[in-house]
Amino acid sequence: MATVDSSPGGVGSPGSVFDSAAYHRARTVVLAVLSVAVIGVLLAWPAITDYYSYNASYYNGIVASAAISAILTISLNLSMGYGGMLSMLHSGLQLAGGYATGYLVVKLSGSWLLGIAASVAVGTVVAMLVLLVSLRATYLYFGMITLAANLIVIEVGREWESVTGGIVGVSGIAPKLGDEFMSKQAFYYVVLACLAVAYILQRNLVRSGVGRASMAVRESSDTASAMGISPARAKLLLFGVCGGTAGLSGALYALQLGFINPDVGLLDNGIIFFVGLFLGGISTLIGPLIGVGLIAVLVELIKDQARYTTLVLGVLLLVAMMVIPRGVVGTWKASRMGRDRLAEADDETLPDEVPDVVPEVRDVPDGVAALEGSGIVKHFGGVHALDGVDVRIMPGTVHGIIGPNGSGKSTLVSCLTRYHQIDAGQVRIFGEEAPHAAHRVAHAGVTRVFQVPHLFERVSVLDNVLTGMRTRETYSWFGALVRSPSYRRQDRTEREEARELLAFAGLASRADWLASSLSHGQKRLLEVVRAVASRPKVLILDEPATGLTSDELDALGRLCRVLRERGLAVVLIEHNVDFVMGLCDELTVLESGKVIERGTPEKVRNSAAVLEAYLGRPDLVEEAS
Ligand SMILES: Nc1ncnc2c1ncn2[C@@H]1O[C@H](COP(=O)(O)OP(=O)(O)OP(=O)(O)O)[C@@H](O)[C@H]1O
Repeated sequence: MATVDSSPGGVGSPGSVFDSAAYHRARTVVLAVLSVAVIGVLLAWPAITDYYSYNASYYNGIVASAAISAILTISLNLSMGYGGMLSMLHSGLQLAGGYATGYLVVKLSGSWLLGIAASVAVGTVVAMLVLLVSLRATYLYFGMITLAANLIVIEVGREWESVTGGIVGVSGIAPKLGDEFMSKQAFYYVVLACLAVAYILQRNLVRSGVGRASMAVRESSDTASAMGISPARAKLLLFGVCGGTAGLSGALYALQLGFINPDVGLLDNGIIFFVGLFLGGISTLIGPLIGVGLIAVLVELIKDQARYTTLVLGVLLLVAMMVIPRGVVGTWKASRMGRDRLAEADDETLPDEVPDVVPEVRDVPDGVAALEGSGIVKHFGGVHALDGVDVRIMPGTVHGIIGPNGSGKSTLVSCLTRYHQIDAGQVRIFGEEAPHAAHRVAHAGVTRVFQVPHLFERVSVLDNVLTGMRTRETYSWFGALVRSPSYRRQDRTEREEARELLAFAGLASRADWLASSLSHGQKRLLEVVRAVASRPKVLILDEPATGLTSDELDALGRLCRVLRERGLAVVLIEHNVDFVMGLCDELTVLESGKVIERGTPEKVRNSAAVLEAYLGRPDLVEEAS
């Protein structure tokens, strides 16, 4: 049995400075007690205010307003925090949702429930339309497009008088139960129920493969594509959910105040949600609720000096950004990670048994290449990066692609996996023409690990591996939202498999860490594990050995051998000649975009053309001779 020092930076374990299990238990109990207490107070709030105050409906209204704001902030969190999409459209989406309810309840005399459904639908459609026209926009440009869309929604509200009531807006939007108007108290519970639904949907989405796909796209569209995730689809879905949630908050806003007018959509009114999100903690589940809650308390405390509210909120945001840039919850989570790291930095023993989770490729037609490129030409302006390259990679082999710097190795891989459009030539996967989009190539069984580490740094090690399983997930986005039985079954199996894979690579005790906290070598290994998790038939590793310690190199070599035994084709682009020669069955050698040699390591070692190409790299010449 081999061991791998899995402490960060390869430093030995500092040992446990406190009882980690007891700490975890205590933390769970404290959080559970706190949650129950908060939920209890919220449920009993109308009774409490009724008992202690003559102005109960005012205090109920404050909490209901905060809950409506929290729903909108959850939507903003999904888009900006988990999706990495800067949305300036949220107050516009709230306005659109409010109009839908206003129109249905007042003009069509429909029920408030129908109004809410219409608002969710309108918010979803508007958000999806905006996303469709901005699919290729990067972060800032996306922000500008959503800003423009927000202005358009407001303007449509002002001009489309027959539906929106123009500048005056729609008033008299009151929820009814039967023939009676709903009491403020009953409406309070409706809002609370909606907040619970929004929170649970957010949590379910973020913890599912659907949410992981969005977070993967946030971190890197290229890597997400290598996992078989369509960036366009992932963004569309997430922004659609954001739109629906914002529409819901618009409906509740209109029902609570009884009116809706274009001012609701003004960006000034939307700023408070940004403050709440950053104060509570962006990309955290509970952050939006904490942030909005803190603001509600603050606004109430300074209500006698209401004219300073904007100033106070501005200063609060500034101070929060300087002192706790991750927000209250983000800062707490970061400190928690630090404690976990201290407690769990152990050397790991690699299991001898190969887990069943490591995929096996069966029923492969004899003599057909797993991945084949013929006559591949790729020019970048005047640079002939590839000039008629042929490469055949057979299943059940490790195939090395070597060559001096700039010889075209990474370009070849990008052409084979459709990250680059080729100028001429053909790419086939098991004899069939390769699909033309990178994520479809991954679906066809070819995945890659990039030369520069492309981990999803802001999520856990385990979540990285789970993201690699996206192509295998068969549950729908709706199944994920409501945690259907089939979703839960798959989720459980995936988590077990992911932990087994991590154990096989010596990373089991790091499963719950943020990926960013791993050492360089561990990150490289994790990338390979994540790629293996997608059960590929062809795995392409671009310089995976760079910066690995000898133990980590052994772990990587072991993994490659196991994959070969299980019938996969492993493609290795490497400068570490010892590693390549010891592992590969076959090699293709590139020089200036052309193949100068191919064959067994023995043949390549003795090739005059290879020796010639490597002149100027005496270390490699010596190795090859
Ligand atoms: N996106 C690009 N735009 C312009 N030129 C490029 C681009 N990508 C690669 N090239 C050029 O194509 C040639 C081959 O580059 P490539 O990165 O494929 O080589 P490599 O063999 O992988 O090198 P290394 O071992 O240093 O990673 C180089 O001359 C490089 O400058």
